[in-house]
Amino acid sequence: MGCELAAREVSVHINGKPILDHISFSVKPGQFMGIIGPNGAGKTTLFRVLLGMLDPTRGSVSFLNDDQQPVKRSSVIGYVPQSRQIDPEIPMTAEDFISLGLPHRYRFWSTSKDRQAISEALRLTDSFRLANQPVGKLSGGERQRIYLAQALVRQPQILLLDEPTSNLDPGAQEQMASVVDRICRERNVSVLFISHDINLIAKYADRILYLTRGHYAEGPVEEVMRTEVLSRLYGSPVEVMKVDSKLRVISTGKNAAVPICYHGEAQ
Ligand SMILES: Nc1ncnc2c1ncn2[C@@H]1O[C@H](COP(=O)(O)OP(=O)(O)OP(=O)(O)O)[C@@H](O)[C@H]1O
Repeated sequence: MGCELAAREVSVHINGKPILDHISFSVKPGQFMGIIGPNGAGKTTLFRVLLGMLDPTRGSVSFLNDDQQPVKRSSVIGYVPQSRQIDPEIPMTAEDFISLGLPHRYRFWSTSKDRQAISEALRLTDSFRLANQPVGKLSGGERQRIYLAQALVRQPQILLLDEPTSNLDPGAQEQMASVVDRICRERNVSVLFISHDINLIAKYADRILYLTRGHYAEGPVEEVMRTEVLSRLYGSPVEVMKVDSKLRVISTGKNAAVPICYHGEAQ
């Protein structure tokens, strides 16, 4: 069982300004789509459309089951928002925090199904040892795994993650991405993962959606991450290079001094 997400010709204008321009792509069950692009490219805006928080100016988004029949968005999506702090003094364990993701309150009428869902979310995120710890005292990487677990208790078939690795050290970034990758493959979940780190994305994603100024390129990593494709997308000369087996995208035009995306290391 899985769910396909299909976006067709999605455009968004905010205050008359085009933010997304005729974007079409699909993510099939068990596929990992990396979404990348510079600040202000429209990545979060795209997520707001997919989540139903923002109506596209044009185009549509559909969620299709294995028989290609439309299903209700709210029954299939899990969402991990951009990293947020949690009050260090909040009197709540990580497990309580995860239970907030259930469709109803957990404490007073928890069923064995609820407990099973929480236990499975803890397992999938390698978080059993965190379950009874105060959630506000967790490290950034541990907190992100608990946010992911909270999204997983509803057993989503589509998982949207908005920069889940920002502010994490390279080891924690790698761990987060590999946990998401395992969920994607093991549970046949369709994953959309926003990141600024092209090399993290290149390692795990089957496909990339590269956004800039509302325009996009979409396809397998090796097809999108090419000099001709990105130069066309940016509308100026850009070079895609591999240095020590790491991808780097360098602007070689007039704005050569401006970094155009991150590579998992200081610019
Ligand atoms: N509610 C809004 N009102 C006005 N402008 C908006 C609104 N939401 C988004 N925008 C504009 O849309 C553009 C895209 O923003 P968005 O947050 O989607 O970019 P992003 O790719 O997620 O950026 P970042 O990598 O910095 O998170 C930006 O120029 C932003 O200022």
